[in-house]
Amino acid sequence: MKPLAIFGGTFDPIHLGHLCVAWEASELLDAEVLMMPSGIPPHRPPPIASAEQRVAMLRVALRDQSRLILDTRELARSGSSYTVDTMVELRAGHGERPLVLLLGADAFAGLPGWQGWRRLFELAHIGVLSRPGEQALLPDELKRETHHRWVDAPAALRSLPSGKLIALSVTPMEISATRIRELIAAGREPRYQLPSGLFDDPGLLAPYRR
Ligand SMILES: Nc1ncnc2c1ncn2[C@@H]1O[C@H](COP(=O)(O)OP(=O)(O)OP(=O)(O)O)[C@@H](O)[C@H]1O
Ligand SMILES: O=C(O)c1ccc[n+]([C@@H]2O[C@H](COP(=O)([O-])O)[C@@H](O)[C@H]2O)c1
Repeated sequence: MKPLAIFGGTFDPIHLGHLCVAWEASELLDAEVLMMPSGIPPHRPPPIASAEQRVAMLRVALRDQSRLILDTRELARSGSSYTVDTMVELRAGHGERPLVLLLGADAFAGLPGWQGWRRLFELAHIGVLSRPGEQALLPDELKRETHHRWVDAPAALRSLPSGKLIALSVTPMEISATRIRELIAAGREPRYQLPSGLFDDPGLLAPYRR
């Protein structure tokens, strides 16, 4: 069965790194990807842009294609946007369909700090997207939980709803939202790190200007 992939993020703002790796994951897995902005992201300061502003940027970024789909369910929930709650909800709505939670390599290394992280493997597969930068060492408890789960080929995810782990080798994109926010606050215009449509409406990047 064709999997459904989920790519969550603060998306403060959505950038070409997110879009490029989500698109390539969609091709590698032959799956649509739900692009899911978190309402109140756990374990980090609140986003600079409001939920409405981040959604407005995502809508512009996701125009003209149909494989990456905006999903705003986490914005409708109160409290921290725990991924495990989202995956329980998605699992309930998708029967035995394979679900693949996409995480950048940095996010994957931090998985043991997440709410109910071991349960995620009962609910979905995990696809780890390569990301340039210093490679964080995987904590021992993550290695213990995952060493038997790795598979090499996307086809191996199709016959099971959850429980496997795959490394998705995507084009290295050395772009981060933190750096983009810094550049905009310094009066710069990081054109080729962001979807060009974000520059068409001066209001979209206004939250980051000083
Ligand atoms: N350039 C990239 N390559 C691969 N994965 C990425 C890249 N940028 C972000 N990600 C992944 O996208 C998800 C959402 O990331 P997030 O919205 O926090 O972006 P970010 O650029 O890391 O932002 P910030 O700098 O604000 O932390 C995470 O799983 C993260 O690892
Ligand atoms: O569920 C958790 O405990 C949890 C802890 C940290 C991050 N997440 C999710 O991981 C995704 C990427 O997070 P971030 O902070 O890198 O944007 C986003 O969807 C967050 O909601 C989830």
